[in-house]
Amino acid sequence: MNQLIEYLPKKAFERLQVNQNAILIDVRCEAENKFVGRPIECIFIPWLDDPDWKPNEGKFIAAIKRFVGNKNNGLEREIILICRSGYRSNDAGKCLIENGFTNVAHVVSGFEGGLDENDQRGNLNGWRHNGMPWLQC
Ligand SMILES: O=S(=O)([O-])[S-]
Repeated sequence: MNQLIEYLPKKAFERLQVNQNAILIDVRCEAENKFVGRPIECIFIPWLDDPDWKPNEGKFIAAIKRFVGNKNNGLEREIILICRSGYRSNDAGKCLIENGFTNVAHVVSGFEGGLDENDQRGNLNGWRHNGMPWLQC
């Protein structure tokens, strides 16, 4: 079985430049995507969200397949997942691989990065901290 690939933000961004067919999927909830900010040109498909906050694997896979297509070449498309700090994207990535996707990576430090000694994110690592392009509304 394929393995989930781990990228630091810079490497993930490089992959998106090199492979124009690769897609970056933000798996955070809608509020994070809207109000915290998001990487440019990402697709938003939450792994879990309001109101139940439980992963719905069937719904998640179906949403991804709507973007990449149901055929074999869709399953082979390069997919990079990002969440807040790498836990949800890890779970979502494993789910994709278990469902036949063959080229799946996730951003290990996520969009906001890990908690620092003051229990704050954004100071250690992550997409935003590492200077990758992002937007906020
Ligand atoms: O998005 S998360 O890794 O902080 S659960």
